[in-house]
Amino acid sequence: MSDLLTTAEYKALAADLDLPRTAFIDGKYRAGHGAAFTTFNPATGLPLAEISGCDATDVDLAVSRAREAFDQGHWAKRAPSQRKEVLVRLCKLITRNRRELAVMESLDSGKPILDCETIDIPETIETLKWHAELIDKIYDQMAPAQEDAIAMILREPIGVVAAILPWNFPLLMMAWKIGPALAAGNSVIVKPAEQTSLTALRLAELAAEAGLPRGVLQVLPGDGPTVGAPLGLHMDVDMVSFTGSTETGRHFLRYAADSNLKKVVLECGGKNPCVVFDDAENLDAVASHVVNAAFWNMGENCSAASRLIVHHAVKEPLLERILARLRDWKTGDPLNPAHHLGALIDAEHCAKVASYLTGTALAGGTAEGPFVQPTIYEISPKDAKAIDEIFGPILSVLTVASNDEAIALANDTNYGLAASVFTANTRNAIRAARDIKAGTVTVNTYGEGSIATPFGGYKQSGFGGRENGIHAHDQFTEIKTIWIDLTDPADGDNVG
Ligand SMILES: NC(=O)C1=CN([C@@H]2O[C@H](COP(=O)(O)OP(=O)(O)OC[C@H]3O[C@@H](n4cnc5c(N)ncnc54)[C@H](O)[C@@H]3O)[C@@H](O)[C@H]2O)C=CC1
Ligand code: BAL
Repeated sequence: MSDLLTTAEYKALAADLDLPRTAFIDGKYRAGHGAAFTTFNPATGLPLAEISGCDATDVDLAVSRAREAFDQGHWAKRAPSQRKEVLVRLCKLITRNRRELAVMESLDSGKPILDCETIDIPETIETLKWHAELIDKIYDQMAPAQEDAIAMILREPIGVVAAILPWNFPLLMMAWKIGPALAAGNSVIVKPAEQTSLTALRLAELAAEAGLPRGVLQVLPGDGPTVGAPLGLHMDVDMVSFTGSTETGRHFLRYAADSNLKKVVLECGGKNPCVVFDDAENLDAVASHVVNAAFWNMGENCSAASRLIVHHAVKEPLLERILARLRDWKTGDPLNPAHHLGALIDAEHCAKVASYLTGTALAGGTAEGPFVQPTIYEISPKDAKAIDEIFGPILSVLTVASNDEAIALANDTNYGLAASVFTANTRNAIRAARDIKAGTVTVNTYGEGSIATPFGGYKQSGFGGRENGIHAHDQFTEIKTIWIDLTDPADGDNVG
């Protein structure tokens, strides 16, 4: 985006923000029954707002309002084109308020304003718009059947959906979930991560302004055990869509087993590889992709490529270029649009990331408060840095002697979310893309695909479905078969 402001202008906007402080239930802001909690600015450590937290009472209220809204059909049974209209209006409102949302997101999460302005907010709008535009263009199906029957296969909204959000892309992950869920006609209850409730609350308010009926989108701030668990265990929640750690994802599977067998879709962690073969071309471009893959969003990204698996033939020239490229990636005040890295989310997470800053770094290796320099280590595959999901700006370089060894190492992990392969040889590229066990494999680039491509993980990176694209629509709908007998009663019954 060419119209970025100056740091001083962003700070002036930040000082003027009107921050939401209560839950959004049944079409309006209202205080929750849980303990109030403080949301902090990760960059300064100072309180941003005191938020009235929710508890199981609020979960019960929100679920009953969501169910009522669903059953009344003011949203679920509206023509798809009418749902589209409301969601497109919401996109316009987000666009109108994009700067406020970008600053709020940066303040609450520590993300660089540069990313909020150029990635998070535009992609939030794109996601909501894509699903809005999809919903009046998809068709149900007919199955092959004998001449005297018609077999219809319909998609129906699931009902009441709980969306459990992480703190690393608060607004964008909300859009990944509510976009397809609302477009399909569901009622959605969002539980933002306790570190980052602000933009989710504001988005719910904008959705009401756009014309979304009461109870169709509600937001319950609070922590995992107090709000997430009652949602996961609720007998009248039909589905949970979760993004976060694999450990917490397991809880949601248990909650479902212990309650109503609600559908659970999990998007969890990753320890993603960038694999560079000996025939990779244009090492300047490769270096640029590797830096972006490892350090975008401070590495607080489930698809961050935290393992560079490189053939020894190209290692030295590639590392030289990576280190040179890294000089442009400045760390510091998230509201300074020249900074590519902002602050890590909170003190607990900083301590976890800092505990991996050991040994001799090729770059970085230091942390100052919440600001961790982009760091590179050359290590062995057995080092914890090469195994654990650190979720910070730390890249492990692993050297291999063959392309086969590179693929074996890429797969030597419990995770399987994303991977990138760099090679000039088409056959090698396709073989590698097939052999790597990951939900998304990019060739000669790094990325998560687009809004049109499914995103999710193999192994312990995911469970139950995919986000984005038409596959996200599948996630939030049930399949129904309707079988209609067409035999003429005059010809006798059709039994047997
Ligand atoms: N895949 C991803 O995008 C993310 C991965 N992570 C990973 O998880 C690690 C820990 O971060 P956390 O914030 O603790 O993630 P988390 O997985 O604990 O939190 C994600 C969401 O689950 C909720 N939650 C937590 N415990 C819960 C419980 N017992 N019952 C119900 N809901 C619960 C949280 O309130 C939050 O809304 C990070 O260091 C990173 O490795 C964290 C955030 C996003
Ligand atoms: N990068 C989008 C998904 C996530 O980090 O949770």
